[in-house]
Amino acid sequence: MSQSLRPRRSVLYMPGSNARAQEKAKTLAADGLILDLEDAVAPNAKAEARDIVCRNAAEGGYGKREIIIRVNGLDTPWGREDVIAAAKAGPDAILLPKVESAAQVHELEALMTENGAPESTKIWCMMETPLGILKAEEIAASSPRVDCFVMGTSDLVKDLRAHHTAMRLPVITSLGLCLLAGRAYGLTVLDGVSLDLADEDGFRASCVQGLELGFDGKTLIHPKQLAPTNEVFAPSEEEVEYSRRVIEAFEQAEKEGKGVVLVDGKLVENLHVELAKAKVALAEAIAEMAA
Ligand SMILES: CC(C)(COP(=O)(O)OP(=O)(O)OC[C@H]1O[C@@H](n2cnc3c(N)ncnc32)[C@H](O)[C@@H]1OP(=O)(O)O)[C@@H](O)C(=O)NCCC(=O)NCCSC(=O)C[C@H](O)C(=O)O
Ligand SMILES: [Mg+2]
Repeated sequence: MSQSLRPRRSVLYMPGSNARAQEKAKTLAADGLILDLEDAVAPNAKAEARDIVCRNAAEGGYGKREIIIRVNGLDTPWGREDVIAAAKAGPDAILLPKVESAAQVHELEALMTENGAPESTKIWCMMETPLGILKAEEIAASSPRVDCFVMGTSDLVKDLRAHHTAMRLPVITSLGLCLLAGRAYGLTVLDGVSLDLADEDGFRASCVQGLELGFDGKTLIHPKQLAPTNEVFAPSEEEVEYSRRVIEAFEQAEKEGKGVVLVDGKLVENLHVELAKAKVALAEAIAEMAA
């Protein structure tokens, strides 16, 4: 679980050129929204998309949902102008695609600062190229503004010359390396998108796999993916109830001078209490989000 107390179970991409989707997003049960200026926008629509996205981010109206602007890479014809406009709009985060070094993060950060991005605007990094994955630790450690890794499994599968398979064995090493680096530096780590909108069982299975691997949430491409994702990445009522009992039992044990206790026949130590507290905190943050 990330150190962030903001629920990031479901983070939905939408093309920056699609004003209708950005309006609809104000009513959707997404924890975060990625307003995309990169791959979902055709070159001839980039400038208009930038205007739409930055106007929407500045105006708000998205409630407690986090707003993230995905800019084009700084080595493209659009990247710098995207960052300058996004910095002024002040979203919760700017998402940089295809990050491969700390130097790229520093370049983005300098441009954000020069253009008045508030301290609260974080940097999110797309992890989606072989070099980027190999540099995951360097990127995670590059700046306190870096707050989240987002797996870009479509680009990664392409670059690895791998195949999209149900249980994602071809990308498992890459997912694991980013999780290791993200966890080591206290970042949120979000799983990549599932492209097959027709396969509901397969989608749910990939959410469960992502949760079991340790991801905080998943990036999505369509509103129909929100409900199963929110459900899988939220602690269940039973988990929350058990977690509360773990916390209580351990507090009681400590008062009695003991460092371990049995709850429902299972050994509970301090590390289990930490996990239990994180689950309860996440459940409370989710409830607060829905209020
Ligand atoms: C995939 C889509 C093009 C399908 O769109 P559409 O045909 O409009 O779908 P529906 O008719 O089923 O839509 C029903 C209503 O939902 C709204 N809608 C659809 N998608 C979204 C969305 N993403 N966000 C918000 N709202 C959405 C429609 O407007 C309909 O509303 P209404 O008019 O009221 O009925 C489309 O879903 C889409 O464009 N998805 C996002 C694609 C995208 O952003 N791709 C880029 C990011 S993925 C990526 O790049 C990952 C990474 O970099 C990597 O390498 O892995
Ligand atoms: Mg990509």
